[in-house]
Amino acid sequence: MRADRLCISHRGPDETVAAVRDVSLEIAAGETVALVGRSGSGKTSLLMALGLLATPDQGTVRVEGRDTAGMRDAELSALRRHRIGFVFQAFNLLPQLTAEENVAMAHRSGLRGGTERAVRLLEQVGLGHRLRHRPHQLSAGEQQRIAIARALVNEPAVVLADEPTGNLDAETESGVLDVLTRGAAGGGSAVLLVTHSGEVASRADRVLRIEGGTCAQDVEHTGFGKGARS
Ligand SMILES: Nc1ncnc2c1ncn2[C@@H]1O[C@H](COP(=O)(O)OP(=O)(O)OP(=O)(O)O)[C@@H](O)[C@H]1O
Repeated sequence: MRADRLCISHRGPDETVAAVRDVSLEIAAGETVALVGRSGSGKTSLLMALGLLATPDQGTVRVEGRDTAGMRDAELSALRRHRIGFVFQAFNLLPQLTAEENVAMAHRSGLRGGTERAVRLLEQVGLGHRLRHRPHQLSAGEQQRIAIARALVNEPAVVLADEPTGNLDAETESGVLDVLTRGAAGGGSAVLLVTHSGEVASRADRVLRIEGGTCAQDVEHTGFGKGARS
């Protein structure tokens, strides 16, 4: 995925806030990048534009080399559904569906076609024993892991994750990050994950720091994910 010179502003009650200022970034297939920054620095605004959920004021977003600027709504929504995986803080699971159905449903071939892959992913995130549970019968961390499995179900070009392990204990977090980074590396997804955790950031191939809507790349490359890629 690639973004060039993105500018995003929000009209507030008194003034227009420039939330993202001239941000360009590129995330290679199979690469995991951590996006870090203080509250209000522009992370969500950037994620929304990269996920084609908000139109930037300026700049372009390319997914698998395709410029999304001129696309019609139907094309954008198909791209979002099949080529981009989202893990939001509100997990947006369908309450009447089981864990397995929530993941399988998101598969490009639908509920039936997606079941096998859904089960495999749920097993990978440690939920093989909770396939038939509905969201309200699961803990917050378990729901979060369903959302991660769902995000990976189509081997998307891009995974955008907002604090994807925020509800997990250290050991489960580590396992889930493995699934996310190795799954991405194996499936060729570019992963951008927003995190406040230094531990999580250290598992990424690279760290992007956003401050006042402007991005800078950390000089320090962690190298962790690179090993995981092979
Ligand atoms: N709908 C909106 N209307 C007006 N201003 C907004 C709106 N959404 C965000 N902003 C402003 O844009 C800036 C960036 O917000 P954004 O939500 O992208 O930050 P963030 O880094 O995700 O913050 P947090 O970590 O607290 O979620 C902030 O100054 C915020 O007040």
